[in-house]
Amino acid sequence: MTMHDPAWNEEEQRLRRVALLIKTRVNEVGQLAEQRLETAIDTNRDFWADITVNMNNPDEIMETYTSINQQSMVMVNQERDLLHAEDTLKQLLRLHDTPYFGRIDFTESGYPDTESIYIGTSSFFDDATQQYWIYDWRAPISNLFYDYPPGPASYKTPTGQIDGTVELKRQYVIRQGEMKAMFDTGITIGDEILQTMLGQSADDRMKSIVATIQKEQNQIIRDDRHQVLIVQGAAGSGKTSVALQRVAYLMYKHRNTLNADNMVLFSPNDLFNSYISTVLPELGETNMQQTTYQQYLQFRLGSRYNVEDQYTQMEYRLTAGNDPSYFIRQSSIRFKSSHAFIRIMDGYAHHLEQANMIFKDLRFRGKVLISQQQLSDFFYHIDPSIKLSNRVQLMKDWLLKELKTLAKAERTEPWVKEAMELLDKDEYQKAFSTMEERNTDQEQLFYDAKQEAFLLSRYVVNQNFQPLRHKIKKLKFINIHALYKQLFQEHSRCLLESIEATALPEDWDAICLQTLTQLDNQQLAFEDATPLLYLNELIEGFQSYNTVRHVIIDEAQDYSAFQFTFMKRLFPRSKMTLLGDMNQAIYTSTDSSGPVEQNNQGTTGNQHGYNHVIELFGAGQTNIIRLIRSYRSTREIVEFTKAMLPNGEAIEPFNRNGEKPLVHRADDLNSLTASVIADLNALQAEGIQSIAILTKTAEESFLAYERLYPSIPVSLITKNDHSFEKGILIMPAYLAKGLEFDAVLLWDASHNQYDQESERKLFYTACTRAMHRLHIFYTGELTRFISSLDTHTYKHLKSY
Ligand SMILES: Nc1ncnc2c1ncn2[C@@H]1O[C@H](COP(=O)(O)OP(=O)(O)OP(=O)(O)O)[C@@H](O)[C@H]1O
Repeated sequence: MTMHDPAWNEEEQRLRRVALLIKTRVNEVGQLAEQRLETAIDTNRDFWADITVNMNNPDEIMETYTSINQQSMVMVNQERDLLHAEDTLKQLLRLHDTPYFGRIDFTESGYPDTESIYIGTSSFFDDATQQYWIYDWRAPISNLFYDYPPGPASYKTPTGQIDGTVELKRQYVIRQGEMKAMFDTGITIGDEILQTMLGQSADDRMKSIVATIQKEQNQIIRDDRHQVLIVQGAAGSGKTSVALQRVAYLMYKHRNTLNADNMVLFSPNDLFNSYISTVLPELGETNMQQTTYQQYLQFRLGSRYNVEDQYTQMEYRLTAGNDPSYFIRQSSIRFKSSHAFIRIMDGYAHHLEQANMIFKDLRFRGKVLISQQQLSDFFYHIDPSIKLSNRVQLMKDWLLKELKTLAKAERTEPWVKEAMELLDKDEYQKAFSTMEERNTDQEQLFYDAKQEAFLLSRYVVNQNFQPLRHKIKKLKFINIHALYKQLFQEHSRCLLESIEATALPEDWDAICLQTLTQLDNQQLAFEDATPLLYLNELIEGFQSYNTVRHVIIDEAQDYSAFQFTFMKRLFPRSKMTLLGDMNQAIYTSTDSSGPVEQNNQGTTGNQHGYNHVIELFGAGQTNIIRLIRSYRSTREIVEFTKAMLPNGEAIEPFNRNGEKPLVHRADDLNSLTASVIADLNALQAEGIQSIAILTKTAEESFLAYERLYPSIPVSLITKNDHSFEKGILIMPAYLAKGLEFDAVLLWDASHNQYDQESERKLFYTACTRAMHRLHIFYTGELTRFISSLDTHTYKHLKSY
């Protein structure tokens, strides 16, 4: 629609009116915020002046206490009011800039009038006109905008369904309060605006998609019925974007019961966390809690073990070559990630209820106070019907009591006397005050030397027993390390083989040997971390986060059956949204082409790769939605990348054209380096700012960096980086998961680098990071993942 259209004029007038109303409100709320700030400062300053402190008798103390309490409450309320005013102000300022992005005209069945609904990032109601000038995009009626073309339509409200007709659907581009463009749209939300948005340059932060959410994406954002929502979506289909919009939607819909603290997002790494960190604040919402699975493992196991991360595991896999232990490790990873291994763990824990628990001697000053055998005897004398974790608690109580008796006996030991004599002035003072706290009868204290010696010996022993008490309270008398090791020892084989519906892999003996060697070196391989923690929880009781009501797992294809089982127990009261793409499952444990899940369980037809999740939560509780439209890359890049997938995936490119991917052969690494530099210069000269050079491994990234940085500014990104800026970045492909760049250059796509079937998904993931340009360099022979493609899907770049 052009400026000459009469509708343009009307819309501009309305926009000006809304802007004025918002401006007026901005002034009002601004003043209110200022007043509240002043009041809060005054209250803070006069805090003690408003309180009469009197401590003469219990009544006065109580009065003083109540007065302090009341004054503190006043301060808390004032601060809350101030924050509210400040938030409203920020929201209004955002609205002033872009008040709305969409409109629908809706006639409700049975009513003559048509109402124009303008949709923006938040609602705006004007008291004077008693009118909603803007509706929040998450309001029930706004659903019409995302779900229906002009014609019959309906939406659900808490009181029931409303039917009617959408007479008009319009989109706006408004920037800094100015109308830039306007389109009347049909079936989908206007291609024009989406084209413009997708044609823009990549940023170092993800953008909100609220104005152009597509119907199939809206379905995911608003699905609130299922316990588990699984989204299997093609690369670039908007899974992450949708996940964040969904968080904003759920926080709006359940604003009385759900807030940012009740929602947790698990993302692949810190780099990704920082990439998405601005989306929710842009929408006026607080960020949910963000973490990575690795961070959780580190939190639980980091003090005891050197816990391997998934990237180190990945690097090993990518660089192992023909290392014979590599195949054992592969098999080990697959098995330890599977359902079968969960059954093994459950069966093993059940067995421990009858026999083979391993404890640690409780030692003090080199002597055994309570031996493993005593611990074991006590444990197996507890009523066998009591479950493992409860028995452990009973044991703890018993041990704490025993320790008291042992401490008494210890007081007469010669070392205690020596320690008493060595107490320095400070310690003596401390001992005295500790005793004073316990002994209210002051006169009895230090009644005579004998009494003093008694009290001091008690103090000394108690102090020295403190670490033991702590150990018992933390259940450190159980030897989890040895218990996990025991699983892999020869004598356990029979037991494991007897566990129902479980077959050990053929190379189980080799897996055992490898695992035991690693554990003996205090190395905890990534694949062992979750099972060890699971065993720990089966024995000690599961630690769970009951206040978390919604867990969102991005890149869910990278989680194994074992990890999902663990997550379910970690968040027992939580709904889950899982977003993933099986074609990007680059870790062995989750590779759906892998045999373990299928062979061991006889599972077939697991085309979406989430059968284990459905089994875990139940089919009735689970909904799977597929997204097949890819928005990130140009049509040419999507056609090229989807042809790499073995099963001929149904992936549809969004209608945006660009250059075909370019493939360039260099004679050797020197000439490859020169070509990459020339290409980078050419891309930058075109104004392309966000460029990633993706390699297979971290070492290769480092080598590429060393070659490039003397000639052109480049930044090396490693797994330890937490954020990145726009520019030329070099990183291994697995770190670029979830990210996107204007241009992607693949450093070396030769047959030597990418040939194994297991590397196909990694290669696909790397190529699908490109929005506008994909340039592939190689030496020697080209990887078969490209050479097997139809040559029309890419172009050869002859020379630079
Ligand atoms: N409805 C939409 N409107 C505008 N842009 C969109 C829309 N949906 C997706 N996009 C854009 O497409 C790109 C890819 O989105 P996103 O990263 O969420 O996809 P993804 O499915 O998580 O990708 P991947 O699995 O490959 O990491 C982003 O730039 C996003 O802004």
